[in-house]
Amino acid sequence: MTVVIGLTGSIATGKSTVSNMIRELNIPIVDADKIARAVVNPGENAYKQIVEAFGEEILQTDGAIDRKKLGTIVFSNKEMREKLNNIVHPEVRRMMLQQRDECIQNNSKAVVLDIPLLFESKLTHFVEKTLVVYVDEDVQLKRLMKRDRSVREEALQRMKAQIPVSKKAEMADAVINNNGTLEETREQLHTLLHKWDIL
Ligand SMILES: CC(C)(COP(=O)(O)OP(=O)(O)OC[C@H]1O[C@@H](n2cnc3c(N)ncnc32)[C@H](O)[C@@H]1O)[C@@H](O)C(=O)NCCC(=O)NCCS
Ligand SMILES: Nc1ncnc2c1ncn2[C@@H]1O[C@H](COP(=O)(O)OP(=O)(O)OP(=O)(O)O)[C@@H](O)[C@H]1O
Repeated sequence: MTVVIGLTGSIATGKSTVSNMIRELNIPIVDADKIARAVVNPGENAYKQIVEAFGEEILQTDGAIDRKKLGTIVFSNKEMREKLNNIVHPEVRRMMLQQRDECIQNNSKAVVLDIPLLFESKLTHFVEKTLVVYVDEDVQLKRLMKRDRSVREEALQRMKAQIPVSKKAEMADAVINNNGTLEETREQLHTLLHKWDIL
């Protein structure tokens, strides 16, 4: 039996950091952000719909979607964000389920679905256990601004597009506190995977 785990958090709390640690343990990962990038490549169905909905202004000179430009539009406007979500999410969900089921058919001990919007999009029925990567909000803001080289206002706007990570931690089956060092985070992860009988 494959244990299906939903890994989430909020922007810049450390999901990718933890999912890389999980990958190092040879546990397969289904990465929603990666799928969301692939389905908007030029020529794909979602690409065409995005150009129709947002105009050619959001394209780079090479024809690919200018993610920075599109991000600025959708993170400052809820309606625009919903419009983009409605185009991209159905295909992302379909591909995630397909990849999850392949892992189940291959009798993997576990599979981890890394889904930033697991709670916002009400996808918890895709998984058996939920794991939230938590940091305090001031740490989240600092790491987000540093990683994206963004200003405070822009970073706060992105954080507000999601349920606060403290609320997600309350809803989760397990929480990893990522305020500390990477080693401390890795230790918590290993302890949890042992407890869940995956390691
Ligand atoms: C708006 C876009 C173009 C910005 O691209 P960019 O390369 O700057 O960011 P990236 O895709 O790496 O996302 C970074 C983080 O932003 C957050 N985020 C992304 N999209 C959303 C959204 N629609 N609502 C809330 N948060 C979001 C997530 O925490 C994600 O991990 C892109 O995020 C996008 O296409 N979003 C819609 C699809 C989506 O919901 N993806 C996230 C989960 S599948
Ligand atoms: N324990 C830690 N100590 C210091 N820096 C960290 C730690 N964990 C993560 N970071 C840094 O914080 C930033 C955010 O982490 P990461 O990219 O893993 O978050 P994320 O939740 O995947 O973000 P997103 O929602 O945008 O995909 C990165 O620059 C990462 O290197």
